[in-house]
Amino acid sequence: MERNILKVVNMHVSFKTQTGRITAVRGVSFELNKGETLAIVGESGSGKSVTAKSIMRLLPKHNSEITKGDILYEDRSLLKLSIKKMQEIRGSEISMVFQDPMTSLNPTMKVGKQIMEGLQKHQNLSKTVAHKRALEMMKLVGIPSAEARLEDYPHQFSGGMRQRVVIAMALACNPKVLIADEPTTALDVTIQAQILDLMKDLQQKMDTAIILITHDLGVVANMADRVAVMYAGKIVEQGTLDEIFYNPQHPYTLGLLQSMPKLNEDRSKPLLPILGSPPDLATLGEGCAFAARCPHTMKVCHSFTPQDTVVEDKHTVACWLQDVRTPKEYLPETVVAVNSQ
Ligand SMILES: Nc1ncnc2c1ncn2[C@@H]1O[C@H](COP(=O)(O)OP(=O)(O)OP(=O)(O)O)[C@@H](O)[C@H]1O
Repeated sequence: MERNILKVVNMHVSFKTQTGRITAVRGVSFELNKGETLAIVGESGSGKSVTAKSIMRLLPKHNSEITKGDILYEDRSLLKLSIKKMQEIRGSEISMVFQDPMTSLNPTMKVGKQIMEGLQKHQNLSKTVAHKRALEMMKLVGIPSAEARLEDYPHQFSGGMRQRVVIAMALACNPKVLIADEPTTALDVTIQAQILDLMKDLQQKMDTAIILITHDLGVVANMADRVAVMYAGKIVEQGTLDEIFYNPQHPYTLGLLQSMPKLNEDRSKPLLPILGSPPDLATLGEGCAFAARCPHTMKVCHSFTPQDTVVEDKHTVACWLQDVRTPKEYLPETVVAVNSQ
């Protein structure tokens, strides 16, 4: 039985910039179930990190605002919590790991002390018990000579080991939700695989739900149960891993998949990049934001924003091609092929 732990409902996030107001997240909705991994994918600038930071309430105060929608954690609105209450939730119930481990680490403090700090603050543990738990976590994330390394500073660790320390810190209080924003992008491929394996292993041991933000579909294939595809501040398609990989319906999702190298495919076949670039969020009006780059654009796409259509169960897509009035000959071959199977 799926148990929903986090729910983002029709969230809109705006920034005041020098050139005017931009809406970076434009009506995002998704649910996260206990213990599952939801991957949020999309090109740079599509609003993945803003979505994550909104959940953590870590957006810059001076120029950003969640203008609409809600974020429900265990049915409580996070947006209504006081700063103090939110600080209690951050790190203990919902944790975040960033691409650059140094975002989370204090360079002037020994890592052991940093892990212990969270435990003492959130779980009121004594110094001795917190030390024991910090050591346990260092061992759990696979840091050799863990006891001695508790006494080291962040710069004494390699990039991969530093990210392990951050994961130890993020999971020390056994949070129910872990948001990992490009956690392995800065690491080389073998270390990347080790960190992802570690996250999967810890997720099983601790029953953590993970929101994994990435632009790497290979990482998604290895990690995700469900996938949300973001484009220009909106989720344009979401579904299970299989639905997104084997029955993609949005031309943007198709484009992402076609631009990804596949292991079992003829290497001489060229990859197909998505031509053009994402729209300027400052001037985005009505219509589908992908219309200018889409190979299947129809007249309606430029003037009216497509609403979510249910493909099956929880697989949804926001695209005019799904509309019953769209002639079948307009559908991309891949969509037709998959749907007529
Ligand atoms: N602090 C900020 N001030 C102004 N605009 C911002 C700020 N942070 C984000 N934005 C805007 O929000 C958009 C979405 O940014 P976001 O970081 O969420 O993208 P992303 O999908 O995570 O991309 P990346 O993969 O490059 O991290 C950006 O294009 C930018 O216009």
